[in-house]
Amino acid sequence: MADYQIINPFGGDLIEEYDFAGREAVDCAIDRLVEGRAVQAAMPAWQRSDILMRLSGLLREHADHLARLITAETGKTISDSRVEIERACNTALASAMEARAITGEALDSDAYPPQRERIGVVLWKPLGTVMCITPFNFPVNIAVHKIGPAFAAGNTILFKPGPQNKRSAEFLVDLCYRAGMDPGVLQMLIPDIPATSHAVAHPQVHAINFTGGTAAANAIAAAAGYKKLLFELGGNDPLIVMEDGDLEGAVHAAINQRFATAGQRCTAAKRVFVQRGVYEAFTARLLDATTSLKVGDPMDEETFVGPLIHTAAADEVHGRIADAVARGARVLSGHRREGNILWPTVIEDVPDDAPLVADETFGPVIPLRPFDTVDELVTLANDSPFGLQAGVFTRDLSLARSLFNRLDVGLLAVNDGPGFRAEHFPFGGVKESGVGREGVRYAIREMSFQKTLVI
Ligand SMILES: NC(=O)C1=CN([C@@H]2O[C@H](COP(=O)(O)OP(=O)(O)OC[C@H]3O[C@@H](n4cnc5c(N)ncnc54)[C@H](O)[C@@H]3O)[C@@H](O)[C@H]2O)C=CC1
Ligand SMILES: O=C(O)CS(=O)(=O)O
Repeated sequence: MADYQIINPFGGDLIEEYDFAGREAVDCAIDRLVEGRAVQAAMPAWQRSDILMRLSGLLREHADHLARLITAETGKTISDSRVEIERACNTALASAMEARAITGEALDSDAYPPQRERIGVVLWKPLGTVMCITPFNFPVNIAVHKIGPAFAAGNTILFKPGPQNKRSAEFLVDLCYRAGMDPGVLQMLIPDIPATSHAVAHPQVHAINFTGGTAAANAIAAAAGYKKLLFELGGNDPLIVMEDGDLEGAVHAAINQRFATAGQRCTAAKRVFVQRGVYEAFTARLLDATTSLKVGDPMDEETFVGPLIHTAAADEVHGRIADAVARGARVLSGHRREGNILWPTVIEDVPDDAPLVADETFGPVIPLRPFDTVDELVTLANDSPFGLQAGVFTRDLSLARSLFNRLDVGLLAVNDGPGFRAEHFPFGGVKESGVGREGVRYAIREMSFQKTLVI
């Protein structure tokens, strides 16, 4: 039996089975990437930019095929997969634009005595070889968020997709080659865990650009030792509805940022805090919107909620809802399962220490939590090991600024949900949500170092 079987999460059919790459394959790929540094060193920025621009065009040209690959391997609805590819086109375009704009700075030494009539010219230079490790949930756009900036910065890239995503990853890499990336500059492998750790620890790998969960991040950090780590990890992101907030907008954000992608986003609205004065009105509107969502076949253009990635994931989320109910919570809608499909669920009275809300729950479930005062809200929202993004619906800008200062997150979206994402905005969290920032310009800097010439 092969090492890994790609199973369609909806139909359960076998898509492909394959053996993981071993240490020898890892060493061979890294040797090619060491040689490929000469290709990058000889390539001017405008050529890298043109290649990334061509990649954006090729992603758009093959959007339908890529979307279908994503849906078949992850169960993400075809409409969500199409949105992902549109975003990936923009991520590649932003990488192309930024590739031409990697500017440094010039410094004059006369800022402090003794004057020395010297000028410092500070430039950004590539780290060398970057290993990019990606999760299952946005297999193309998150990969382009790593490959694009790493390439723009002048690095060579070892790309390690999730084992589920072999086909979409292979197609993406083929588009990168067709756009003009040299195989000595980009190599893709899916090693087993020991061989992955071998790659992470390899002295010719200068940085690990990882998106995924805490457990994997801890293993990578242990194996990597002394090298640059860029970690985009989990979240338990709050969506906050104030009494003066736009309830329709808040419902729209809750639906689209918790039930879309079957809730499998690190920035999903995993906890919904509603000020008591509008709790009933908001809940009524949310339930109306939830019960009208189409659930089922992810290949159906009308489906809004498809299956989770695999049976274990569905077991975990379904089990956490049952646990919350056993602790006294009340299901207002959903809590129904067929195979890997969980119906969108709205639940209230969940104890604050229940795993459903205390841990990151990767599924289509909205736990509602009323609150009275802002101080109570801040305490509740910050009571998490994670700190990725937050969203607040309010018309009070002074309150928004206060929450921006008091919430332990990397981004606060006002009159939007925590799932707000713009490809060129800085992205990343605090606490256990990660280290460093993605977002194209910021990722370029994370995968570069500043080199100073004094003349
Ligand atoms: N902050 C962000 O941008 C995002 C964070 N995530 C987080 O990722 C998790 C869900 O995605 P999954 O793919 O299930 O995450 P995961 O952590 O299981 O896997 C992510 C990647 O790491 C690899 N991996 C797993 N164990 C490893 C190890 N010991 N050493 C090296 N690589 C290893 C996997 O093969 C995969 O390529 C959730 O925790 C979610 O919050 C997911 C998407 C975006
Ligand atoms: O929207 C995205 O960029 C994916 S995630 O929200 O970071 O999981």
